[in-house]
Amino acid sequence: MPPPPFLTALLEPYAAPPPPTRPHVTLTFAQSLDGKIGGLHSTPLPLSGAESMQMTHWLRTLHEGILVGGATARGDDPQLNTRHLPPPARDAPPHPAPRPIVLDSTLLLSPSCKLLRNFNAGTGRRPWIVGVGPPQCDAEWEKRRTALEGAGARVLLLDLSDTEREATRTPALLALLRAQGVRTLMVEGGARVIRSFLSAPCNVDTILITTAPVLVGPGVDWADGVGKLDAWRVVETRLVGRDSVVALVARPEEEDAT
Ligand SMILES: NC(=O)C1=CN([C@@H]2O[C@H](COP(=O)(O)OP(=O)(O)OC[C@H]3O[C@@H](n4cnc5c(N)ncnc54)[C@H](O)[C@@H]3O)[C@@H](O)[C@H]2O)C=CC1
Ligand SMILES: Nc1nc(O)c(N)c(N[C@@H]2O[C@H](COP(=O)(O)O)[C@@H](O)[C@H]2O)n1
Repeated sequence: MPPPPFLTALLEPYAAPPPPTRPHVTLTFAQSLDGKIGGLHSTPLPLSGAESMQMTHWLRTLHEGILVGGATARGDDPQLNTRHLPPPARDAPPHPAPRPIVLDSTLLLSPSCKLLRNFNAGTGRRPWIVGVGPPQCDAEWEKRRTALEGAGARVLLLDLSDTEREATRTPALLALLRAQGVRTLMVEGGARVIRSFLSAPCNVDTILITTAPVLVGPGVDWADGVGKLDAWRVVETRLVGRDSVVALVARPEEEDAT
C-alpha cells in the first residue's frame, strides 16, 4: 500500500535537490478547534483520529528526518516511527523510517527515553540530539552529554550564544542538518519550535495542519505570539476520517498578500 496520492503530489517538489543551506521542510501538527496542540503544562494531547494519525505516519515515510523540540521529547516520550501503517506487502521493503532529531539545548532528555530504547532494541534509527554550544556547556551539561552518547544518541552542537533568540537559530539549525545530509525534514512541534520555524517563510516549504473536531480550553496554543502568517496560501483541504487536513505553501513572491 503506497502513501495517499495527495501527500506524494504535495511533496512532489521535494524530488528536486534542496537548496545547499537547508533541507526541504514540512511543518505539520494536529490542533483542536480552538488551536491547542497540547494540554495544560505541556501535557500530551491525543487529537488526531485513527485515519489522520495514519496519514501522519505516511508523511513520516516521505521524509529523511523528523524533528521535535526538547519539551515535546521529554513530555510526550515519542517514538516518531511508522508503527500505525499497515505492514508492507510480502517481499516489499520495510516502510522508510525518518531519523529522529530532538532540539534540546539543555540536553535534559532521558537516556532511557523510547527513542533510545527503540534504537538499542534495533527497532528505531539512532536519534540525533541538537544542543546549543557555549556558554551552556558546564560540567553537568557534559555529564548529560556523555550519558546520552553512552545510551546511543548522536549529539550535534549548534555553536551559538545563549542569548540568540530561537527564531534566529532556525537557519543555522537547518544549515547544520543539511550539512549532515538531511534532504527532507518533517517538523512536528511543539509550540516553540513551530513559532521559531514560522518566524520566516523561507524556513518552511509546506505546512500541513490537522484539525480535530474537539475543543480543549486552556492548553498549549501554537499561534500565541507567532508573527505575521500572510505569506501562506491554502493548496489542499480535505476530510481525513473525522479530522480536517489543510495544506499550505508559501505564496509566490510576486503575489500580493493583502
Ligand atoms: N499536537 C501536535 O501535533 C503536537 C503537540 N506537541 C505538544 O507541544 C507541547 C510542547 O511544546 P513547547 O512547550 O512549546 O516545547 P517544544 O517542544 O517546542 O520545545 C522547546 C525546546 O526546543 C528548543 N528550540 C525551539 N526552537 C528552536 C530552534 N529554532 N533552534 C534550536 N532549538 C530550538 C528550545 O530551546 C526548547 O528547548 C507539548 O504539549 C506537546 O505534546 C508537540 C508536537 C506536536
Ligand atoms: N499528528 C499528531 N496528532 C496528535 O494528536 C498528536 N498528539 C501528535 N503529536 C506528535 O506526535 C508525537 C508522538 O509520536 P509517536 O506516536 O510517539 O510516534 C508527539 O511527540 C508529537 O510530536 N501528532
